[in-house]
Amino acid sequence: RHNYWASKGVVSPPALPFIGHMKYFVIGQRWISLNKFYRELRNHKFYGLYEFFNPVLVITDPKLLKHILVKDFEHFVDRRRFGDQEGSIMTEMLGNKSGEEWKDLRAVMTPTFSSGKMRSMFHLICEKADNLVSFSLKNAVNNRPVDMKDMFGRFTMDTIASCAFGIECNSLSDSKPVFADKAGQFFNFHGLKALKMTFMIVLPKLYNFLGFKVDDPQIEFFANLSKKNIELREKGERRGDFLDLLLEAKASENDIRPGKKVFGEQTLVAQSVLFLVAGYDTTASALAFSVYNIARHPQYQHQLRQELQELVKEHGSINYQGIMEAKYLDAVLMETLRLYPPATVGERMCTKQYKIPGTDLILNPGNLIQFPMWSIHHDPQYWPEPKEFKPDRFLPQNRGSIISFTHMPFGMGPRNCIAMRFALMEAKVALAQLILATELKLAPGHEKLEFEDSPFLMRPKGGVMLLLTPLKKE
Ligand code: HEM
Repeated sequence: RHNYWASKGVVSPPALPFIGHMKYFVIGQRWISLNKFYRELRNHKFYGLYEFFNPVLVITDPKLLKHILVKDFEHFVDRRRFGDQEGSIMTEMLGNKSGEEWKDLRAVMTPTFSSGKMRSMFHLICEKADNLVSFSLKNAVNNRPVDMKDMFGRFTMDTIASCAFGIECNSLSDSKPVFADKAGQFFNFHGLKALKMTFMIVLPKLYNFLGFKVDDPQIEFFANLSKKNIELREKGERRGDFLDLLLEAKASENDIRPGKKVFGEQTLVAQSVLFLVAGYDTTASALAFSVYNIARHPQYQHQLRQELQELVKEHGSINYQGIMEAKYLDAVLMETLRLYPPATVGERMCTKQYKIPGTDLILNPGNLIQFPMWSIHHDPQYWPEPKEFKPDRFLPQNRGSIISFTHMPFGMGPRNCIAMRFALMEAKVALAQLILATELKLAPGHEKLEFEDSPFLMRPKGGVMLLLTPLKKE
């Protein structure tokens, strides 16, 4: 039954009996295993793989990706659906919705992430970034190495708790708040849990048939917390955060999608939980990778600090406009996300029959498409010296030579990361405050960056250990 691709004339690497190419899903770092195929089949615009007997088409050609992700998006609206269990929080999350339901919810939620709305949340993030700097420096006394992945995890946790749940989590302290503890348990994707999640994603029907629950106990904890805070907001409390904005979205659903009931009983709660699930670890890893790069390259660290000091001189402090104007800060983050995209593989599902342009290959509804972002980001034909950290590639004067659809850390097209603006603002504020306050150096013995084995997210293994030296305020 591994003849599907051969019968369509699509090249496919040898598959193992029964499991197909699943070995690469379960063992090691999936992006490295997938890169082996990418390199071997570099003359092909796409190739076929199998998850057990389920065919997956891997698209590597940027021009073709532009068709699939943008021009012909109507044929590829969905991702694979998992966690689809009646009454579950997971089912109600935007990332898991399909077809018209997804379109309606995305349309109603999109204004929540406008630049105006981001500006209104800026002060909440600045507060958390100040705590990040103080707590990191407190941990760095006596030249003690500090695990910056841990620090950024606490920062993104506090930010999301504040912005999406309306609570003060205070994980940037020596205590271990319940919220942080539950999130820690939820994000522990190792051993049996990783296997269970892979099972849920790859064989969702069997998973449900065997009676496994899709909502972890931690998800239920977050959902209950969110429900309580929504009740308070409905009584009139306001903080200018996502909860307020989602309530506004709910109130205006009829203006944006006339005659449609987009928000059900659990929709709002589910999006708060989704923001935690999608935004906590991705942003913390992106930040940890960024400081690793900056610490490793003192010349770039110096250049970045100079840019930020000039912005402070001009604007009086780190404000929204300054952060948005900081070109070098943006370049550092973009180059980090090229080298280490937290989400390494993207996915779409064919929803309407589609003929791949320039070929006779017909895709049918239900066929899965994947785009190997990590491999494309490391391809020397698009990125000379792909392993090198060179932020200048992303400076305005050099951006023109970047080929479209070869840099996609937030995905692409109408189904890209809805929170990209928020994530970038959050990461930029944290980096800016840190660079202005401390000199960063790699801790001796921690010069090499390693990665956790993972089928899902790219995360630094053993953290990112740095030495922090406080800088005198000018
Ligand atoms: C550096 C941080 C982040 C990275 C690298 C990242 C990356 C991604 C990627 C690659 C996707 C899939 C896009 C596609 O299929 O084309 C995605 C989707 C999504 N992300 Fe993010 N993300 C980040 C932070 C966040 C944050 C902070 C939130 C929430 C506050 C968030 C919420 C979402 C949601 C809701 C979706 C699903 C969108 C949909 O299906 O319509 N992400 N993200």
